[in-house]
Amino acid sequence: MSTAVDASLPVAEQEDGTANMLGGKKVAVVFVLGGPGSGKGTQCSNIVEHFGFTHLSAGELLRSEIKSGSENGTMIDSIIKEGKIVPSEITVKLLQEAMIKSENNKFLIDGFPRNQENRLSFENVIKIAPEFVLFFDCSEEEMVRRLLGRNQGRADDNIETIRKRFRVFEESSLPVVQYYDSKGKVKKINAAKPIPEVFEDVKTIFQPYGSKAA
Ligand SMILES: Nc1ncnc2c1ncn2[C@@H]1O[C@H](COP(=O)(O)OP(=O)(O)OP(=O)(O)O)[C@@H](O)[C@H]1O
Ligand SMILES: Nc1ccn([C@@H]2O[C@H](COP(=O)(O)O)[C@@H](O)[C@H]2O)c(=O)n1
Ligand SMILES: [Mg+2]
Repeated sequence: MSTAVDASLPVAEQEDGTANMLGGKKVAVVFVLGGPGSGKGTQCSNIVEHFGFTHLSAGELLRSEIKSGSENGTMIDSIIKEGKIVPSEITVKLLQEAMIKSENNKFLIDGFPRNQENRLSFENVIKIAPEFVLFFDCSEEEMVRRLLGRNQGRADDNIETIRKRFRVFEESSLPVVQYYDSKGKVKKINAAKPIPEVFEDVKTIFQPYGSKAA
């Protein structure tokens, strides 16, 4: 694993002024939030391609955990089917393992923190403050249309679970966005536009984080 510190990387500090370090390397973390179907995963793929970040989707890590037959798999599966949020200790451990295993020092953490418990658990265990929170703003009507057309065989892409996910997003995830907004850390994107137009706005935000080679 590379332990080199990339001196050119603009990296946030924690509130006590401590640098964001993980396993001896200086790291930059961007949290990517937005309602179900707002386009987080789609835009993260574009950011990876253009800016060399590693994309860690909390939802994907949980789905892999189910497929791997882990002891928590059955419990995670039923929580996802209910559109609810998996206990933070599980999700944070999966994120921590993935970050440590990676040789990269720039991470997009997609779909996390989903609630205040997620946020506090990440702060206490991983101890890294995000550079900023990228927030994809989109109407429910458009998000429903996208989710029902996604066709990736996801167990939660049915109208009943989609409605539950929207309620959880409003009740538990938006307060996290508001928390980071009060700290001046939210960069809000109009996600209702076509994919290339959304990415034009995303690109402007990521320019300081260098190109793919960084
Ligand atoms: N700007 C856009 N315009 C139209 N369709 C889009 C746009 N962005 C993404 N999509 C499509 O909408 C669907 C959902 O996108 P995506 O999986 O990126 O959303 P997400 O925010 O990651 O959702 P989830 O929270 O459920 O994982 C996909 O089929 C994707 O191709
Ligand atoms: N921090 C998280 C992220 C996700 N989940 C669960 O996974 C589902 C799918 O997440 P996507 O980001 O891929 O849409 C989500 O509805 C939750 O059930 C979680 O618990 N915690
Ligand atoms: Mg996604």
